[in-house]
Amino acid sequence: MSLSLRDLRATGLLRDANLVAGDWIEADPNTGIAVRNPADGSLIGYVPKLGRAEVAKAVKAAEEAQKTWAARTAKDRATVLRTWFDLMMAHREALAQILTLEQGKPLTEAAGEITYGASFVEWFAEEARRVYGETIPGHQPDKRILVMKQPIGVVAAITPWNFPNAMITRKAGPAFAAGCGMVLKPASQTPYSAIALAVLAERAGLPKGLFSVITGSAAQIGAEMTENPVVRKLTFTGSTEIGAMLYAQSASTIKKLGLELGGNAPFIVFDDADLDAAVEGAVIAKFRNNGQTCVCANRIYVQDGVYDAFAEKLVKAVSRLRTGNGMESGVELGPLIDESALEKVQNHVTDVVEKGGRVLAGGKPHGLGGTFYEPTVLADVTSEMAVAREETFGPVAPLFRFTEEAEAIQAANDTEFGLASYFYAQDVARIFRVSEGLEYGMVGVNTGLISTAEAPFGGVKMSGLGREGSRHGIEDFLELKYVCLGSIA
Ligand SMILES: NC(=O)C1=CN([C@@H]2O[C@H](COP(=O)(O)OP(=O)(O)OC[C@H]3O[C@@H](n4cnc5c(N)ncnc54)[C@H](OP(=O)(O)O)[C@@H]3O)[C@@H](O)[C@H]2O)C=CC1
Ligand SMILES: O=C(O)CCCC(=O)O
Repeated sequence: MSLSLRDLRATGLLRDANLVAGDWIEADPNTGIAVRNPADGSLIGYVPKLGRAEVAKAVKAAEEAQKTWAARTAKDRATVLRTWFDLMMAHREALAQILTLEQGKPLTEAAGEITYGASFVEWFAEEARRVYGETIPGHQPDKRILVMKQPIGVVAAITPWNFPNAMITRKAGPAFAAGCGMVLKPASQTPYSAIALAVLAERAGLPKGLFSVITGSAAQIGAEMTENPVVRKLTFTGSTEIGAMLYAQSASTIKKLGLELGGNAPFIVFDDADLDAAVEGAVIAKFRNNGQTCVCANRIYVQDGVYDAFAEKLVKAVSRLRTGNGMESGVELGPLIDESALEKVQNHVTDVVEKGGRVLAGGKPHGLGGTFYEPTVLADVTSEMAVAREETFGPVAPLFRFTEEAEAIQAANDTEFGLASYFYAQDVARIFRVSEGLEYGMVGVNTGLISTAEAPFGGVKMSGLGREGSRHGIEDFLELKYVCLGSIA
């Protein structure tokens, strides 16, 4: 049953406030940031518009709180994180509703994101106790070498609107597990999910000041986060453009960077693929979150012999997808996040049509109006078209044709990005050849869904630095310290 805004506020999870250095700062509607539901433009509320001073205060508080947090046993930290996870799961429905209201994705998909987001907290609560050091044989008879792993310190995080919950927990989970403090700036379009996480973190017993959530001017907050020397790591998910800018801004303080940036994922269907499975995978990889995911298939390459059959099956599957307000049951695709996202999708489709491509399904704004767009399949798409180079971030599946395996690999790699890639094939030798040939951080073979807390998520080239999730995901929040013990004879 869906709750009204009033009911959601009564749970304490929907709060028009920021948690800064352990204190809540309420929004002033006259100066705050208005947050609207992308499905109908209605006002959800206002969040504070804070800036450098509050970030500096939060960093100082995190620095203090982090010292005692890091001194606690790993098991103790894990217990607090486990409680945070339990609370997220207990409030899954309300969290999902808040997420759908501000982001637009269908409620079932939002509930899936809450489970996915919580799984990072659960996973890293478990990993906290497995941060092992090393002993290394000494280089002289009386020497012993120890390697300790210690928390990096205060971490700043900047997160996007497309996964307002999971992109936070994928960073905060390992940070807190490692013994770090965190100051978070969520996307201005989806701050309420982040604020709800702060409410639950406080209830779970995360120490005062360890976690701050600050909304406001992105430029001001970003400037303090990158220039403040106490912040030792910046972790960002978002566009390559802003990621590159933050990378440059962080140079003066030599921070460690974690960057999850844009993608341009190829999805290749070879002629030995199980076509029904490939269609199912393509629908998931392309239309998850209405195409607004950095791992969404952006270019679908189909081998000549199966091109028409695949296109026909895909059109059938896509035509069955229901678009609408994510709060309504049965809806599978929500609105696009805003007008500029709609404009980008429209421009990509127009560009394909002007350059000789065909619309097999959709191809225009949805009759619902607003930022809704019809799920679209395009044929005869070529490398000269904008969709070949740029991330569409919308419900558009462009089909490219190829004949040889090597040609598909070459085309797939012909991009500055290198995040996710997918292909469908049965031949085992081909599966190895293509997996090895794709210049990507992640490869899905005969699956359109690769994201999980157990696996290292991340990209190469302009798609970013570092890995999130898996046992590797905690390493970037740790520093190695080498201790040389002398006179051990
Ligand atoms: N890799 C991914 O997961 C994502 C990729 N993208 C790609 O980027 C495109 C644009 O999306 P968009 O939302 O504009 O992505 P942005 O990179 O602009 O936003 C991501 C985060 O960065 C913040 N930010 C923006 N400018 C600055 C700044 N100067 N200093 C510090 N932080 C800043 C945003 O804050 P604020 O919200 O306040 O502006 C938000 O929290 C999409 O169409 C898509 O192609 C987008 C989102 C996620
Ligand atoms: O960066 C993104 O777009 C979110 C990735 C979602 C996922 O983990 O699959």
